[in-house]
Amino acid sequence: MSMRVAVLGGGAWGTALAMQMRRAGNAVALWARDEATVEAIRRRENPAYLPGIEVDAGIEASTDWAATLDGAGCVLAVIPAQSLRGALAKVAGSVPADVPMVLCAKGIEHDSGLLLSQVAAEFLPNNPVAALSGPSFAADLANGLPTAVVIAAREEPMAVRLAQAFSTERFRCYSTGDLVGVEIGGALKNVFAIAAGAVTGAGLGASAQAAMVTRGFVELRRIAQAFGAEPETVMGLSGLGDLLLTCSSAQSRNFAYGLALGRGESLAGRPLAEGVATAGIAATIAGRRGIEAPIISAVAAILAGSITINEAVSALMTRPLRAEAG
Ligand SMILES: NC(=O)C1=CN([C@@H]2O[C@H](COP(=O)(O)OP(=O)(O)OC[C@H]3O[C@@H](n4cnc5c(N)ncnc54)[C@H](O)[C@@H]3O)[C@@H](O)[C@H]2O)C=CC1
Ligand SMILES: O=C(CO)COP(=O)(O)O
Repeated sequence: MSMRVAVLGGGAWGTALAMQMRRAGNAVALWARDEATVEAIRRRENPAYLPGIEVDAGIEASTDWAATLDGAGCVLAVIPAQSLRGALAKVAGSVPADVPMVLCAKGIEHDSGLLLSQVAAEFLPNNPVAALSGPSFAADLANGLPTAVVIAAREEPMAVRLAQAFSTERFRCYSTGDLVGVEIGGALKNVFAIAAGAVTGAGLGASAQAAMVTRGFVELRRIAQAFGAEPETVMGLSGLGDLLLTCSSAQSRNFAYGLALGRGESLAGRPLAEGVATAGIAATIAGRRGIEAPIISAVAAILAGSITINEAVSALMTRPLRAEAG
């Protein structure tokens, strides 16, 4: 089944996904807010976000969102989590009725604590909402390296249809009905990737890093469970899978942010690291719901400047001893 796919966002992930949508045989229109990105994509490059990568032919790039959305069979929202609300407020009136909105950003809205599907539902109450997430660096996808993701929609047959429409032999899409589980996995892994980078940057060693990621996964599981997510989702591509990827590679912007933090380097002007905005609100959500999440709280406190990495490590290591399970 091929269709016209509208991609909102001309950054690294929006461009890579637009390329993939073409490779899967779909017609693709991409909206970017700035003319420079549109012109670059027309020249088949995106040096600001995907340097050195040739963009596939046939992507119709424009700064006119109404033209991009006209006749779309589905829309991919690939705008950073904290900017999604502002973008949807502008474009929602042009999104065709009943067309699925596939959320591709990874984060929790900082000011409201809402998942991105809840933000989308405010603007598009009559459009089905889906989420695409999993271990997949934009440059890997754009370079044609094999990647696997999961597509979630409450109406599972919709997720199955989207997975069929987006997949190729180099991009394998699984499907699930567990929208919340997929969203939480994608959002929280960024917080742990910052922590993993900080542990590495501060020279705390590989053992500490493995312990931190494992205990971080426990926190992810607790929060996901409190939101009603299925355990299998947390064990899947958007939970464990993305945690493994981004907690172990400096190619991750969140890991690289943590690395700079741990080394005491300047954090100004760095690329997007979604975990920075998500850490604080995730800590607040955990606190409100009475969920034990000491690593998330430590990351939030370090980012807020209220404790140092060494203080956070001491506090984590001297918590009362407890059974591992639970
Ligand atoms: N880059 C990657 O490897 C992956 C990124 N993601 C997720 O995709 C989302 C987007 O990330 P990237 O594309 O990598 O970021 P990016 O920093 O490369 O690009 C962000 C794009 O969004 C645009 N933008 C920002 N605010 C906007 C607004 N208010 N209205 C319209 N456009 C706006 C920027 O101009 C830019 O084109 C993030 O949530 C990220 O976690 C998910 C998987 C992989
Ligand atoms: O989500 C990603 C890979 O799955 C990209 O991670 P970063 O945003 O940390 O680069």
